[in-house]
Amino acid sequence: MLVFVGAIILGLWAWFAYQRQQRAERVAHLKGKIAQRKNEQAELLEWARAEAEKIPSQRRKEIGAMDFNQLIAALQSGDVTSLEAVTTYIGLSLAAHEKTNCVTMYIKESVKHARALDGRRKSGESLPPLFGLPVSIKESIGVTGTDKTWGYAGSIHFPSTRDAPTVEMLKQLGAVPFVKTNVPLSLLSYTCGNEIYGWTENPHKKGRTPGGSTGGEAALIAAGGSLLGIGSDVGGSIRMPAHYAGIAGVKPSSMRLSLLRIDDGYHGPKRGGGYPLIEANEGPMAASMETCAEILKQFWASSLVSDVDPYKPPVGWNAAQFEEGRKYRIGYYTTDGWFDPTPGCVRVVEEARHILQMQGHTLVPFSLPDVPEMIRVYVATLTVDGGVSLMGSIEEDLPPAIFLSALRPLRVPILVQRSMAYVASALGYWRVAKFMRSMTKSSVELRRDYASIQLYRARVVEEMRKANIDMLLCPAQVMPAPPHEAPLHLSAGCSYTAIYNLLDFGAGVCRVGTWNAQDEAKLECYPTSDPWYTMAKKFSKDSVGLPLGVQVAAPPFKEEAVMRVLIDLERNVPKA
Ligand SMILES: CCCCCCCC/C=C\CCCCCCCC(=O)NCC(=O)O
Repeated sequence: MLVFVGAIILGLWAWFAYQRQQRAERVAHLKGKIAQRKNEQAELLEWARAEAEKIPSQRRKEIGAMDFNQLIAALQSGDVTSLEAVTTYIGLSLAAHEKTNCVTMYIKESVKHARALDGRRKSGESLPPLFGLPVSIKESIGVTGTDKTWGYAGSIHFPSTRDAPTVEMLKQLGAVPFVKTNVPLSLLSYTCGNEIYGWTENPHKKGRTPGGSTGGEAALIAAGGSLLGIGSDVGGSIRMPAHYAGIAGVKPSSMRLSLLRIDDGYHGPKRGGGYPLIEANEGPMAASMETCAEILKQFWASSLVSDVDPYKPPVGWNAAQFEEGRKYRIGYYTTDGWFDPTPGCVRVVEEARHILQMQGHTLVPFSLPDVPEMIRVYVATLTVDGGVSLMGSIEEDLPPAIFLSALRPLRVPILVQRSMAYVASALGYWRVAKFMRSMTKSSVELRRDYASIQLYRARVVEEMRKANIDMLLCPAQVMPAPPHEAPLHLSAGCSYTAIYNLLDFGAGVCRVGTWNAQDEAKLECYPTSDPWYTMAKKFSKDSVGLPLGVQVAAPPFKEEAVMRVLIDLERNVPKA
């Protein structure tokens, strides 16, 4: 018996020693890949600096001073060549990167691409509508020849062999992808950092996140390094960064714009997406909602979307919905009953309501039903397998320590989490308890939750129809741009955007104002009834001057109406 026990102990010791050895070798391998990538990035930054200097700085200043419409017109007329535009934005993005650490890699091919476009002009060809426009792309989106690591060191040096559908469409429209931008590890967070490329700063305040997961894009655009970016969104990754960085962003419903996760890199089914029913999809980000609308108008002006992704219905641009002067009935709310926003985030919704009423729209109070339960369902169906794949992908890589601590609760056995939920409830932490009941432990539960999403979608659109409401106005987030670590403690703070991923509504965010001294003072009365509110209060302090956005959302195929309302709003708010 003793020999048997000894053999077991020895076997276990050998197994753990082997595991430790394997992990040490993997860590060394990943650290080597990161070091190699950092060198490659440094070389590309030097390349960018040299490229930018090929255009006289005065000429770059002239081109950089043009807004989106002016640059498009100058490119069409030939006053600006594609090469000049791309080179100018290589320079401007470099300056933005030095301020915010927002760029992951430059796309060297963009210079050759711009030259080829200029050659087409000389040949007298007719020019596509976005001829020569430099565009920035979120790192996780496929651009031929570039990595899409999602912040995973294990995914370095698996370059895409083809463009993602939205990139393909941009190129067909004449645009030139020239740079890729930073993301948080795994994309499932609204901060913006990883061990490969580091942490991206909010250009409005160092030490604050630009949001995520399309945070690099938001920082780059807000810092003037790009006129147009493409991001992706499954819980608010276009809209929360737009709010934090004071820019505009649109997440169309998943049926209008593609996100064929092309698994030609490391990811494959192991990592890429896999959130059925709650589809991630791509969308535009820019300094203004008008630019976002112009891009989607070009995407939807023909059958381009369904040509590049047959799974998308051929739904064209709806000019009537977008018509200037069109008035809508808009439901509004300032709390979703799950996470009360901090004062400034409430105030800008009230201000937006007033502005839109002055514009002739009808604003009526509206409450989204049952948000707390639907956020539990959202988390359950987003993580799908109880968080096993998410945890496995992160733990086998080289995550920043704070990501591991954020994931630690998911390591607790689900039955233990659910038992602890009773304790959390008894302490009055009903929201924490709800989260503790979110991880799925079986396909039986998952089916039930998928069914509840379908029933919820029908219920919400029915209630909107009964109230004769076209769309909804609400906060974009619960706080202004917080410190980098905040989102990893407050995943629950994504409820204002995530609910519209669950509903698969089209939704957009534009900047309405900034956090002011009154908001700071009112923060004293913000609740501290559970750890999440206490943290949201702490993370929102000292935010005077930070941008604040609002969100507008509507059922699928009404994205044009959403953008019309957001443009009516954007045109009537005080400029930053
Ligand atoms: C990575 C560690 C975080 C812990 C995750 C806990 C379980 C996740 C539950 C809710 C988090 C939802 C956050 C959503 C943020 C935005 C995600 C997004 O839109 N990503 C874009 C994309 O995937 O393309």
